Amino acid sequence: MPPLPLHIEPLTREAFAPFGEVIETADARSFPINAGTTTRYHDLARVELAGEASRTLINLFDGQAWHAPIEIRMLERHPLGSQAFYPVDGGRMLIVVAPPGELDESRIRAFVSAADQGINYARGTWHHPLLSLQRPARFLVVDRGGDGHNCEERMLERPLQALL
Ligand SMILES: NC(=O)N[C@@H](O)C(=O)O
Ligand code: NI
Repeated sequence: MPPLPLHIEPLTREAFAPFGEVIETADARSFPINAGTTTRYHDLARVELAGEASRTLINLFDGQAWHAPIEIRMLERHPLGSQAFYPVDGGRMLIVVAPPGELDESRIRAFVSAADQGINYARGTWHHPLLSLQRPARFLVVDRGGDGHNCEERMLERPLQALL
């Protein structure tokens, strides 16, 4: 069965709100610190931690390059915590998500981030693992460590193809 088309939407805070936050400086709350030598972009996304012995992990991910056509055959979710990705060298991501709860494949949506945008998946948001577009790129990743199983994968009934 051929994959269904998956349209790409512009990544905005409003559009991404059902899935988490967009991490960007545009229109962010900011203020000068360190005697005015630094600007702090404050409280950009919510880190969620649940379960036994949970703690925040700070990681770096080196994503391999993905090129069109990109088929989406599975999604995953982290029931015990959020997961944030921010490009450290201007990499862009294909972001494929569905709202938390029982997976409804009709509610899968896709976005492409800009070189100065990251995202934070809210706890339980369905998403595809990192997809670094067109080139290898490094991402700062903040997510949850601790006891318990924090990654549930689900194969899609109908694969999708991102219309890049
Ligand atoms: N497995 C892992 O650490 N990464 C995934 O959760 C991902 O979303 O890329
Ligand atoms: Ni993940």
